[in-house]
Amino acid sequence: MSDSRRRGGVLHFTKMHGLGNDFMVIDAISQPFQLPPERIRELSDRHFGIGFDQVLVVEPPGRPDVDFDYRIFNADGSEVEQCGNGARCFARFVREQRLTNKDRIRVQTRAGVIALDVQRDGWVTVNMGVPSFEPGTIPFKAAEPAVTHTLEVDGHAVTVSVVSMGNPHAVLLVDSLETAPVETLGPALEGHPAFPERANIGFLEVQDRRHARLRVHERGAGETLACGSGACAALVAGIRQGRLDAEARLELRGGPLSLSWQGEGAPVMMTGPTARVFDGRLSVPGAKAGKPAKSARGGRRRRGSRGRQRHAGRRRGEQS
Ligand SMILES: N[C@H](CCC[C@H](N)C(=O)O)C(=O)O
Repeated sequence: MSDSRRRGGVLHFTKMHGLGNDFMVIDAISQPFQLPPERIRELSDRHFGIGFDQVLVVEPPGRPDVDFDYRIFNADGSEVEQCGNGARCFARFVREQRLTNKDRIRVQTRAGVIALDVQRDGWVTVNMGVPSFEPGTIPFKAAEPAVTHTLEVDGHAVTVSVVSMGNPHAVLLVDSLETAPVETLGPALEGHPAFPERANIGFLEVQDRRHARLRVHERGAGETLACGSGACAALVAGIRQGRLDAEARLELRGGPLSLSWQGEGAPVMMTGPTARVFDGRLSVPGAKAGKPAKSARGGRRRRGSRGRQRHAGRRRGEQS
């Protein structure tokens, strides 16, 4: 390990993206990592900082049956449970950094374990785990699960499908992405009181049973060019509403993803590209070695915390 890495003071990172959903990727195995939430917010700025939708952190495995821990921070500094486009970039990064030579990489996120299958030319297939519709898991304030729920937003009734892919999603079916009220309804639903931990909001335009278009207003990042977990949630919502088949191609603003879901209890499979843009060095004055900073949501949960337990049982069937 180079001397500069020992001295601290410099944080090496790699800028990557999955269909334009872009990331600051950090190897926290080979170097100390500590970025407090307010520093993440500063660095996510596309004019005064590096510019990214999320920070992805590679950590040593916290349990014997996974290869790495995978931590995710939104641009607003909040730590979250899942990032599908990020999972593909994570797989490419750990291979290219020679942190593993496996073709199938298992990682532990806050939501549970997911499997990443490295394909050729930078493409990766991710087993995104089993979706949940249980209000308590999402979390979503409702008496019981349903295919759709109706929420009141500024005096209007809005019909949504609510899905957890480890992180919370609401999906609306719209006639046209061009006229969908993403800029207004996205933030209004993200912060709706029915979502105690906020939510990612997908706007789905079905073209036929195997093709759809999607825009996503992401929790903690705003509208992004693509959202992998959002695409999984949208496929599941479209299937449950009888509008999509088990396999579909979803076109996001940044490009297409291929997805499949065989129904209740099955995992969602997602395949898509990755891109590595540049490697960077960030001076970190007074950097201290040690574990990542406490997240904006009150610090790191201990392993096996309520959050993971909340998801762990649900996702037990996710591995192929
Ligand atoms: N904004 C999301 C995390 C990133 C998800 C997205 N970038 C993806 O590809 O799944 C959340 O707060 O749950």
